[in-house]
Amino acid sequence: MGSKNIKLPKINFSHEDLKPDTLEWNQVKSQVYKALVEYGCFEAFFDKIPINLQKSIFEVSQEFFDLPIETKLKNISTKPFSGYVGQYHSSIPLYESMGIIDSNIPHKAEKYTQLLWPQGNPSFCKTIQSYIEQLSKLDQTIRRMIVESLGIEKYMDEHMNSINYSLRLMKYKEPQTDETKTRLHAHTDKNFVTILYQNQVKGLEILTKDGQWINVDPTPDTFTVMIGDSLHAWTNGRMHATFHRVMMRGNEARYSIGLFSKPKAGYIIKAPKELVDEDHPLLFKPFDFHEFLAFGYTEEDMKYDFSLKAYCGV
Ligand SMILES: O=C(O)CCC(=O)C(=O)O
Ligand SMILES: [Fe+2]
Repeated sequence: MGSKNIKLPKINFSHEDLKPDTLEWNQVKSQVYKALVEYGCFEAFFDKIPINLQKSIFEVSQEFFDLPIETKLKNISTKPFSGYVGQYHSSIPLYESMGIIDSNIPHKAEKYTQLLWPQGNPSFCKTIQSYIEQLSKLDQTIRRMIVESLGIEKYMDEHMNSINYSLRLMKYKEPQTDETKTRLHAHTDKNFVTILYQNQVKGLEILTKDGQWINVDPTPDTFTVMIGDSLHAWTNGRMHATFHRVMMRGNEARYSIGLFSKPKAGYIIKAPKELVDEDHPLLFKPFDFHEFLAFGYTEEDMKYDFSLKAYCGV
């Protein structure tokens, strides 16, 4: 298990008026920048998800995973991270996930709901939609702060408009033992920013730059924010992409929910020239996110710890 001594920075996004050009904004911005350079990760205290939504998002998630396997499989897709994925051992699912990609399009959530519950399930659909609507504001605040911190405001609109959201519901089976079991292997995410939310069952660990695994210990009103490969590349390495994994023990299943901002199809990730100079040589050749995602599904990719470097490192 991870080290107990180091704690991730915790940043408060719940000020009443967290608006650009205010003292509050600038203070939070400098904390965000520091945490992302150092850890690529922090805990965000964010009160814009009402308590009933904090609860109902896990209720609908459980409702989905409790469906019979045949129903869940209706929602299978050929696209990476989309639809239902299950990793089974002797027909017991150890890890299951359900991805709704480009989920900022409300129709997608409706389509999936219709497929799973032909008789209708408005609360599933509405809960997913309002969760994305509320939590995407945190993603936007963070990415805005990153662009400002780097002094590259002229790319603000381009960057803010370059993304789509995906939502992924995840369930990790309880190991039913005190022995620690790996449920998700160490990896970096490939997208721009990931925001994770979990039930009371712990298990997420992140790797610090100096090689220590630390436990993430969120509460119902905190979210874990993490930088992925695409933002690491776009900021020419300024923002650290965090390795993380899920380790579990005990008798309770872990549910988590990931909101992922990721580059739109066809968007080429290329570090702004302002971030490239003699002291900061270009680290990655420009690349298409969706081609990089596809590379992640090849055997070639399995050979590398950090596949972005293998894929397009200079
Ligand atoms: O369940 C978690 O907290 C982590 C999930 C994760 O790392 C991922 O989906 O990429
Ligand atoms: Fe991840």
